[in-house]
Amino acid sequence: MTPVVSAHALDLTFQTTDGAVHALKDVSLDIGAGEFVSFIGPSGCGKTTFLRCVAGLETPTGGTLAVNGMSADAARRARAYGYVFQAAGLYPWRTIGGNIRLPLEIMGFSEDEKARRVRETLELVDLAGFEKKYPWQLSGGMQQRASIARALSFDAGILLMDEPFGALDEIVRDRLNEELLALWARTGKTMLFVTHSIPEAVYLSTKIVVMSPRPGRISDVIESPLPKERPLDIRDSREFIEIAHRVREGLRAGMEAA
Ligand SMILES: Nc1ncnc2c1ncn2[C@@H]1O[C@H](COP(=O)(O)OP(=O)(O)OP(=O)(O)O)[C@@H](O)[C@H]1O
Repeated sequence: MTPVVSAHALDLTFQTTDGAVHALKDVSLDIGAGEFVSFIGPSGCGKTTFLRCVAGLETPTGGTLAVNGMSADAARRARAYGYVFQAAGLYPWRTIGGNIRLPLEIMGFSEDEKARRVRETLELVDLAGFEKKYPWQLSGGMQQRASIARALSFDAGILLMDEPFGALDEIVRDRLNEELLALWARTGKTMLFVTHSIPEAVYLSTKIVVMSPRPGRISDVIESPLPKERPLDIRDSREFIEIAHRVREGLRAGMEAA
């Protein structure tokens, strides 16, 4: 089966006034349909840059990249992905429903279709009944769920998530992690998820990509042996702790090599 994302020897150097920044070096990675892939690594190792390449928002300076079997730019134009950022980024003057409707308006969906999709995605993220509220009337966790609903509303197969829960407290984050796994199981989307948290990466992923900085590259790719069904207390299991340990080792090795 063609991978959803296929990167081969990807390189990206930014030219800045302070000189060249080698943000990605020799990044090769295949991501299959329905995988949940986390990217973890210290600040500046190129996690966001890689996501932006997949999104067709940055142009690599070397290597090849295919998304859904086409160029990242063509995939972007075909609306292959939804993008969720660290800050929920909801428009304060629009209701929650209005925010979710925005991409659907841009894409020219019919009134009925817009209403149906807003209703369905709100249900999917457990926000039914909040359509008419404004972002400020929701907690941080709920705002982030609304932002996920917006990214899901046009039913793209890929969800790119850049530290979506980074700004939330641990209890809220735990709950959203559980909900995200349930949502992933229900929708079968391919997830690319950036995080700084080892437990979050291990809990969520089928594959963990450990990155290291200067230049940004992959130092380890871990295929998770954990079952798809993951109660939160799986974090106390031996397998979980072993994977977390391997991630930590990968991060350390990457820092030492830099
Ligand atoms: N548009 C740009 N122009 C110049 N340099 C850039 C640009 N975007 C990113 N960089 C640099 O590329 C490197 C990788 O940045 P990137 O944001 O991808 O890292 P990151 O791993 O996502 O970091 P963080 O965890 O802090 O978000 C950094 O050194 C950054 O300063």
